[in-house]
Amino acid sequence: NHLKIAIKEFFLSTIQQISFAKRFSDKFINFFSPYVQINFSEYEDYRVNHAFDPIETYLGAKATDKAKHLRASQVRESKGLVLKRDETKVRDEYEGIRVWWEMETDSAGYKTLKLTFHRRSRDIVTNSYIKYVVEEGKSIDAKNKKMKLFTNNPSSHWGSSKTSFWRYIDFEHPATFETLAMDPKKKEQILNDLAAFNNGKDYYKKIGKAWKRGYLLYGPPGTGKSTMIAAMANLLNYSIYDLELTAIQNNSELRKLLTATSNKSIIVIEDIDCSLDLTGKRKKKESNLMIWRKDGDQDNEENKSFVTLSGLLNFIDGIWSACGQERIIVFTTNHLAKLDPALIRRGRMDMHIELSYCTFEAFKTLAKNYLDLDSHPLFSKIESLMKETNIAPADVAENLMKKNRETDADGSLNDLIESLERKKKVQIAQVDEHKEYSNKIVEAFRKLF
Ligand SMILES: Nc1ncnc2c1ncn2[C@@H]1O[C@H](COP(=O)(O)OP(=O)(O)OP(=O)(O)O)[C@@H](O)[C@H]1O
Ligand SMILES: [Mg+2]
Repeated sequence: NHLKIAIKEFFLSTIQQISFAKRFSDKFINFFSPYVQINFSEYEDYRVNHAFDPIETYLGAKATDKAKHLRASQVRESKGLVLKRDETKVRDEYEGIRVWWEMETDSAGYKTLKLTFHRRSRDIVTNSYIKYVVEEGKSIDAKNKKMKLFTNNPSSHWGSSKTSFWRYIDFEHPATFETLAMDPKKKEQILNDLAAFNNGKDYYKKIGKAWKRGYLLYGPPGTGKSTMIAAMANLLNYSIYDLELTAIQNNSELRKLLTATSNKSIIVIEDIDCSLDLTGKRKKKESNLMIWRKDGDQDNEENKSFVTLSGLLNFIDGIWSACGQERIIVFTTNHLAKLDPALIRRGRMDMHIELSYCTFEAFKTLAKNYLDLDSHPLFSKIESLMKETNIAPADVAENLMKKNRETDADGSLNDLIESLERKKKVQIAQVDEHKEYSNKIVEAFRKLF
């Protein structure tokens, strides 16, 4: 019996030496069997096992290689079902050793990959084979990476399968920094910042900080905040996690969601001022700031949303840094002033980016994108109108978009001029109204004193 335990411990300790497959369980198929099995689960305590995806990709590539042969030979009588079953079992050879992989899915939909090999291959498997598989899988992934756009499901839908936290669609958005209309200097700054982040692996390691960066995008509606996020994703080849805070009940759900995100991703919270009513009711007896769901009945106990500001801040401050790298966090808001200073303190949001009303410089980018124009006699008129009028790039774009094929550049530009003149009138009227109102107040005070 002592011998039995000693041998078991010996195997356990060697298996535990595999550092990059962070956590997995292992077991002997049978004590007297010469085979050893290692399991790689998709999730460990809601954390993504980062070895799992690359391994699955690697095996997928292997399986389809084989499937091609099968398909060729079985095309007549099979209905394809055989192939599917075979794809969950893969035999692999590496440096003269043989291993077997098998995929198991439990009743909750969680997948586990089981690697079986002979004891005498143990050193090769643990020292180099697994590493090789993970690296191969990663490079295959990088080659065919399709960007995804994830949205969180309401927590009441969680639990039935691994895809339950986030649902996704393929992300295909044409926005690029080239087509983004904004001040060229600012754009350059942002591009440099992103490039530094992207190449910052060693730097972040050196300074001992989690490899993450936070951007706060603010500005009026239609100025390109969402467009910029898409451009960032396209530039870096990152997926986007669009986090809807109102669908979350509490901090622990927030934690589960965030730890289930993958590397090389942008986590986005749009309209943060609306998601968290930071200026609204706060419960005094809690030390945390309590955030209340805006839409729900606020007096109804069931409808309370317990995502707290401190929960969010803890995440941003890197409490979960151990479980993820290469992440960008983006907040957007229309009202910078409405945000709690704690939320936007520097260090949390590394860069504050203002997206403003359309300037003439920005207009020129749009004219190039939409009309393929570098200059036009009407430009100077537009330039002077833009100096005195607030118009969002989205409104400019709408005017420049060809409504029908017959409309030419002149027509579009004239539409824009009309639109600018209308806005100018309204804005002047508003200013006048405001002035009149202030004058009235001043006058009232004069009468009083
Ligand atoms: N700076 C810009 N450059 C190019 N196109 C823009 C820009 N801003 C807006 N647009 C156009 O207007 C549309 C709406 O812009 P977008 O959704 O990015 O605005 P937003 O700032 O996110 O607005 P909101 O605050 O309402 O969410 C985009 O699809 C894009 O075509
Ligand atoms: Mg938006």
